[in-house]
Amino acid sequence: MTTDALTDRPDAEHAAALWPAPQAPGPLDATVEVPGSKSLMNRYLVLAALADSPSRLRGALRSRDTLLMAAALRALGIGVEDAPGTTSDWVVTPGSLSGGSDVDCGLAGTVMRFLPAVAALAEGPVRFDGDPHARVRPMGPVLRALRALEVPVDEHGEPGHLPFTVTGRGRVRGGHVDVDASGSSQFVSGLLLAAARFEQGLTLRHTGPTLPSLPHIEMTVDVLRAAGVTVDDSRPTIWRVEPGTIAGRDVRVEPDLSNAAPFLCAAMIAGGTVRVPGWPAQTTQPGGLLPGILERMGATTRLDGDVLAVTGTGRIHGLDLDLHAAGELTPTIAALAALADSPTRIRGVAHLRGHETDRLAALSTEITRLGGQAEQTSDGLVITPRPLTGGTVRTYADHRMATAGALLGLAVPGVRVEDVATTAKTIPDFVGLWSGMLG
Ligand SMILES: O=C(O)C1=C[C@@H](OP(=O)(O)O)[C@@H](O)[C@H](O)C1
Ligand SMILES: C=C(OP(=O)(O)O)C(=O)O
Repeated sequence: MTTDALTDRPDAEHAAALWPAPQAPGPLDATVEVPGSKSLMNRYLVLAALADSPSRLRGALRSRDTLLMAAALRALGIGVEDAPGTTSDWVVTPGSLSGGSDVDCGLAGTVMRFLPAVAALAEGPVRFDGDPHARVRPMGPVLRALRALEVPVDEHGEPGHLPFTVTGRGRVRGGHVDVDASGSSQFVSGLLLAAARFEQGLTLRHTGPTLPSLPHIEMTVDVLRAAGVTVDDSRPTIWRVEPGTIAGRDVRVEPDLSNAAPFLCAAMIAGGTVRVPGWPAQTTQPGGLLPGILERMGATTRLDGDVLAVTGTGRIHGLDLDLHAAGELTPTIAALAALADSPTRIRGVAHLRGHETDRLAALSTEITRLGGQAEQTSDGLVITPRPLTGGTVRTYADHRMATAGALLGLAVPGVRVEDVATTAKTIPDFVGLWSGMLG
């Protein structure tokens, strides 16, 4: 498999480029094939690397985050290749994990939070680093947990952040560990994913005041169980993973429902209908909450077989919404809220300050720049709709700021989105899919 330009660090030229976001030509009537879920993909890749036999991932997502995960696993000695004759399926061949390598995390939370525990199982040092924006994302709870499990960790910069080195000894004893995951659910997921390979497994207790993105932890538990691992999640905020083998699997990756969100929301702004095929009947993706949220904001939604259709009128209603379970939907919902007919309050997402950028600050600044009103609260945003005017939407290396800018541009003439290429983090060819939808 070739690692292509998608894994490159963003350069200044990228960052400065401005994309004129197209206005909606009228009501939409489109079907959009949304690529695979980055959250499922990167979990499947990690489990396949730790499994006892090869795995096949069907409908693999080829985006910056998944290519970085593949490259990192290869550096650790794992085979990750296109299946013969296709680029849509990947084959992962597990092997013994070797150290002496560097992991480029890019800006991927799933790479920087999931792989340190895998590196702990390798023989030798593994150095982790990433983009400039990645160096400010919180890592402390993962590093403290590894140290508590007697895995040596050396920090090379600001404590609790990239860059750092994990020195694996080929084995981790495991046992019990306390983790404050109020900053990110990924602190829990990263440890649970590797825990079946620890000699004593792992009992992990979350100690913080809040726990974001519970569906993503349920997704971790779900994929572990599907690979034959015994997990007890019967006590809230305590997880027990029994030691044992992880089975190789043949799986199809669900479409990324959080990346479906901007397309579905486009129908609410432009009017008309947007359909997304492959919508799972049941899912642990937080995007599964979308139909309910969009209905509350004025959409009509219908699931016909596996096709989700969202129909809008151009009229959007504000609402009071706790998004702690689905924080990654915030930029999309905030863009809708800025175009609504009444105010919106988004709560429960203080942890978004540690995402690709401080998303609460970024959304407030950029909506305000276009003439809107969006105030930060301690754990969210209050957005009061006002007539917007065109201008540049800055994206701060954040793919979801770019897709939020595209949504605003549907309704507001003259919106230019900075660095739309940042969408490649989780979705290849966003611009192509967006113009295809607009017809
Ligand atoms: O485990 C995962 O795949 C993710 C968990 C969530 O992280 P946080 O809990 O840090 O919000 C989510 O926002 C992120 O996009 C993906
Ligand atoms: C928070 C996100 O990503 P990451 O996996 O890098 O945390 C996101 O995709 O919205």
